[in-house]
Amino acid sequence: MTGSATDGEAPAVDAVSCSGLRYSFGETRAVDGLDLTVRDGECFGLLGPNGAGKTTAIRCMTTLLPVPASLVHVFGHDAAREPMAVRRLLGYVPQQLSADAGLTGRENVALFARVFDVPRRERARRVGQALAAVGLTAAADRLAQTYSGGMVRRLELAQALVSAPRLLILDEPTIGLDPIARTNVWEHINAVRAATGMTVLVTTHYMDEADQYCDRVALMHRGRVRALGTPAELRRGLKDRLGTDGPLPTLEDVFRDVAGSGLDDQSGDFRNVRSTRRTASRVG
Ligand SMILES: Nc1ncnc2c1ncn2[C@@H]1O[C@H](COP(=O)(O)OP(=O)(O)OP(=O)(O)O)[C@@H](O)[C@H]1O
Repeated sequence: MTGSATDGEAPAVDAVSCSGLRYSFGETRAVDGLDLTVRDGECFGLLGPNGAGKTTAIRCMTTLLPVPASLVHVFGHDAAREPMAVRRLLGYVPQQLSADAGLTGRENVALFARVFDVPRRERARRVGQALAAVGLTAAADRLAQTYSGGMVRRLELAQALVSAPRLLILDEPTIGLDPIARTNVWEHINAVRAATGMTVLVTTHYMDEADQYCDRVALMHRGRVRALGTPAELRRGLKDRLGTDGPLPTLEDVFRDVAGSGLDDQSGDFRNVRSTRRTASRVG
């Protein structure tokens, strides 16, 4: 864990800190020595090709996958030693569908409020606030099965927000959405950030979103970070390295430069493709 201390001030605690994180599924090393710090209050993008290890890394941070002690900290709490403290601090929107189509929007969010132990007397207010924060007040009492893909994604956002997390982790929050719905999801995320100072960690395959909305990004490839910085720094760095005149390269150019031959048949597998398509089709 790192933090910059100035005279008389307590050192800032990072939202997430991973050092030398490894995780394997049998023979497959999904995360291979990941060093990563997400600062308190920033919007941090974790990018990388299919199979790079992004979801696995996130699942380690959320305590959904077990990790050895001292490798992952969330606001200073060790994910292995203090999993409950870590869980209380974060909201997680996974790639997979987490809303129940047979419940109304309000009932879905209320369910999460109960699971996250929001005090009973505050629940109705907090559920209403979370729905309002994502623009679903008018649709709150309709069944989720009547929602569009963008509304489902915003409902899942409300579910994660109802516990007022200090850290919101979003795994491909806009996958399969049309451009207007994508912008809309981001506007709601940013409004909550502005109001609360919440930290956001997001994975996305949309480089334009990372460029526009993330303060810093890490490009992951084959289980570890290959490039890290603000989108502007990474783009400038590539331009300087290539020594070319002309416009600044895009973040997509940086991505291709880092992943390079990694965007090959080794990258991802049938399981990745299937899960990505499923996610895209259910929100589409
Ligand atoms: N439950 C699992 N069982 C076996 N292998 C897995 C499992 N989950 C992930 N893997 C493997 O671990 C590696 C990293 O996968 P992971 O899902 O973390 O990548 P990712 O960067 O999130 O990919 P995507 O962008 O497609 O979501 C891949 O080779 C994947 O096949």
